[in-house]
Amino acid sequence: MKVVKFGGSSLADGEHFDQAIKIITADPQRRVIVTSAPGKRTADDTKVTDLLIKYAQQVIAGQPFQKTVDQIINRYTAIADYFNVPQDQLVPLAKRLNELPSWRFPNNNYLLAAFKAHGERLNAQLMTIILRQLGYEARFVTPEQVGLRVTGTPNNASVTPEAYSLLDRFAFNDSELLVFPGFYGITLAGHLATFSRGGSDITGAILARGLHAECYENFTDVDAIYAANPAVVDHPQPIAKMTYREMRELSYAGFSVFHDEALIPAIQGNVPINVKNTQHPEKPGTLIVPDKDFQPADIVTGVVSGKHFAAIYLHKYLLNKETGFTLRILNILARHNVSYEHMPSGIDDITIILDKNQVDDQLVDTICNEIQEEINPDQLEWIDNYAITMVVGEGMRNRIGVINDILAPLADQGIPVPIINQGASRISIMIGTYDRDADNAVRAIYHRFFAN
Ligand SMILES: Nc1ncnc2c1ncn2[C@@H]1O[C@H](COP(=O)(O)OP(=O)(O)O)[C@@H](O)[C@H]1O
Ligand SMILES: N[C@@H](CC(=O)OP(=O)(O)O)C(=O)O
Repeated sequence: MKVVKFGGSSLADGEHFDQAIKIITADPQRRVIVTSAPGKRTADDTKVTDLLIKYAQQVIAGQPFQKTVDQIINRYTAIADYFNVPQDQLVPLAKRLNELPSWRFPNNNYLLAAFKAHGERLNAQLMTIILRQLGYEARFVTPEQVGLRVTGTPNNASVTPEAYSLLDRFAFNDSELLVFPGFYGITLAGHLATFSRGGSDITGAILARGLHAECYENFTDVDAIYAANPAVVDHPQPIAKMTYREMRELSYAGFSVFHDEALIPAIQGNVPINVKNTQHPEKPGTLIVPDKDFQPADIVTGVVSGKHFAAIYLHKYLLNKETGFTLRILNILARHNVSYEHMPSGIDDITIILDKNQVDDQLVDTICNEIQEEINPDQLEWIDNYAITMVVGEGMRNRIGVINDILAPLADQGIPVPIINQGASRISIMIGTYDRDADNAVRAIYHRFFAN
C-alpha cells in the first residue's frame, strides 16, 4: 500500500484535481490520499490557507469577513464545477466554514489553527465527493476518527506516540480509497491544531508510518528535488536518490519542497519517500531512503541557503575556565522558549545562531539584557544579517579537503565567511555568510561541485 500526498499546487483547480485523480487511480497500491488546501493557481494568486488566516484575523479583530469567506468558498466551487458536482453537495462544506466563528476556542491561537485546518479538511471532503461521483469507493477520514493526537502549540503541533497505537487499530478494506486532510491533528483536549506551514507533508509521513505503507509518494510541482533551489540556480541537477539524513538537513536549511519534520515518521517507520511531479508522474522523481540503501555517487548532494538566522555573539576572557557559562546562556534562552541551531565556540568567544522567526525586537532586547546582567560578557552583539549555507552529502563523509573546494569559489567571488561549522555532522558543512551574499554563495558552491 502507498500513501499519496498532493501539495496545494497539485490541487489548486479542477484540472489539477483531474490529474491527481488520474494518478491515484492508475496504481491500485495508492490507497491512502492526503490533501493539502488549494494552493496558488498563478504566481500572484493566494493560497486558501492564507485566505483562512485572513478570515481568522478578521473574526478576531471584529472586522467584516463575508467577502473572505465567499472567496474561499469560490475556490472549492470552481473545482466542484469542473466535475459538474451538484451544488447541494457543497452546502455542508460552506455551512461548516460559515459556522466557524461561532465555535468556542480556549484562545485565539486555537481559533487560528481551527480555521487554517479547514483548507485541507474541505479539500479532502471535496476530493471524496468527486471520487465517488466518478464511481470509486472513497471514504473521507478525519484525524479525529483515526486518533491523530498532537501536542505542542496549536499552530506548531507535534504528533504523539499514542497516535501510532491508535492508527494501528484503524481498519479499512482493500477496495476503498481513504482521503485524509493533511496539516492538522487533534489535541488531547479535542481541539484542532495544525503543524507548522507546509505540514501536510507531515500528515502523509505519519500515515505512511502508522498504516505501514511500503512507500510515501509526495506529489508536488517539480520533476525532482534539485541539488539547489531552482529559484537560485538555473536548471539545477535533479537528485535521483538521497538519504533521510541528507533530506532532513537540506529541507531544514531551506529546500521547502519537503518539510523537514516529515522525515521523522518516515525514518521511524523505515518508509521510503518518493517526491514526484503531478504533471509528469512518469518521471522517477527523487527517492529518499535509509542510509543502508544508499551508495553516494557524488561528493555533494545539495547546497542550500537559509536567510532566517540571527546570532548572539559573546566575548569574555577566560570563558573556557568558567564552568556553567554556556548552560547559563542557554537557560536564559530556554526561559523565553527560544531554541538554538548552531553554537560554534572558541576559548574566549561563543556565537549562538538561532532562527530569528522565534523572536521579535522586544524579545531580543529582553534576552540581551538578561545575558548582560547574568553573564557580564566583555562584548555582546546581536547579529541580524546572517545566512546559513549548508553543503550536504553522504559522499563527504570520508573525503579529505572538501572544505577547500567549498571555500575556494567563495574566495574567488570575494564572499566573506564569518563562520564555519564542520564536524558536528559528518554529512554536512555549515558556512555562515552575510545574507546579501547567500544566493551567490549557493551558486558558487553549486558550480564548483556540479559544473558538468
Ligand atoms: N531544491 C529544490 N528542489 C525542488 N524544489 C525546490 C527546491 N528548493 C525549493 N523548492 C521549491 O519548492 C516548491 C515545491 O514545494 P511546495 O510549494 O511546498 O509544493 P506543494 O504545493 O506541492 O506542497 C517548488 O516549486 C520549488 O520552488
Ligand atoms: N496548506 C498548508 C499546509 C501544506 O502543507 O501546504 P502545501 O502542501 O501547499 O505546502 C500551508 O499552506 O502551509
